[in-house]
Amino acid sequence: MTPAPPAGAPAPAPPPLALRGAALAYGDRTAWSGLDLEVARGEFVTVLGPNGSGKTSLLRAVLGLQPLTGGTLHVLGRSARRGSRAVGYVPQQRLVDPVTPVRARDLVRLGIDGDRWGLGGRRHRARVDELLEAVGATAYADVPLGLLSGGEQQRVRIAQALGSSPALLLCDEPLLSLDLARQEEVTALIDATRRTTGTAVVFVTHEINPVLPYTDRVLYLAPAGHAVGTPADVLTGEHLSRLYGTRVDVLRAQGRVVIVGGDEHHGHHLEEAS
Ligand SMILES: Nc1ncnc2c1ncn2[C@@H]1O[C@H](COP(=O)(O)OP(=O)(O)OP(=O)(O)O)[C@@H](O)[C@H]1O
Repeated sequence: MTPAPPAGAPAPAPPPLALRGAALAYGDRTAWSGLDLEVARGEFVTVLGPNGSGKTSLLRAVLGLQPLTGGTLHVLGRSARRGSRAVGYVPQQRLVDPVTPVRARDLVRLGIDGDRWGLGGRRHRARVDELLEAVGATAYADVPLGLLSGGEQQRVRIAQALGSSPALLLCDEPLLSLDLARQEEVTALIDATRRTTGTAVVFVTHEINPVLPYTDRVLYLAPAGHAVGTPADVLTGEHLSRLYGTRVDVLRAQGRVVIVGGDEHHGHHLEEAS
């Protein structure tokens, strides 16, 4: 048990994210239940699991878009609510229509202004420039988004998500359709951000390897339950076999993890041995 703080000491700040006994079901189909997870300031938590295990549902719950069916969920000590400035969100990689006139800097300004479109001023412009520079997007700040490459667009989305200086950054498979070099750039950027700003990161992915070097803890959602712990603790054959209810092997080679089995029963392989 944590000792009580001395009398008169300021109360410790509430964690960026706390789930206790959390459950989410759609009708009689339970995505997950009994979920306890507290994410600390600056922590990088990677969420893994096969298709349909409830990863996106978890992010939607944190964004206040999906009510829990049990337990509690708090962001900085407050109930999750839509449009919270404390939560930044990087969606799945989607290419923008090439004819869109929206420039990179317009999207980033939207991240700062929220829905107060168009409020400008010198301070805002300086902040937009600072964010674009932080993600290395200054060179294409005035280029329409649709003309940027997938990796460039994803950098701009990260700058947008960081616009409100969120305590918590949610990333939903932001690496999809990026090549290896761009995947590394994007993950290193998110890692650098959490180290400098203390933003906590919850990162949903099907591919553990690009984020393995940065991951403090893994939340593994699976058909027969879930597990939370360090990658070394959770990513073992014994542990995952229990979570899948079938034999799963975890192979480690050249710093990479390859998970074999489990998902064949759910339509695809977790990781292709490449
Ligand atoms: N609004 C909804 N109504 C009913 N069922 C839903 C709804 N949203 C999600 N589900 C179901 O809940 C389960 C979890 O879905 P979710 O999208 O959270 O999984 P996921 O782990 O993100 O999957 P993927 O890896 O395929 O993106 C799935 O079986 C899905 O069909």
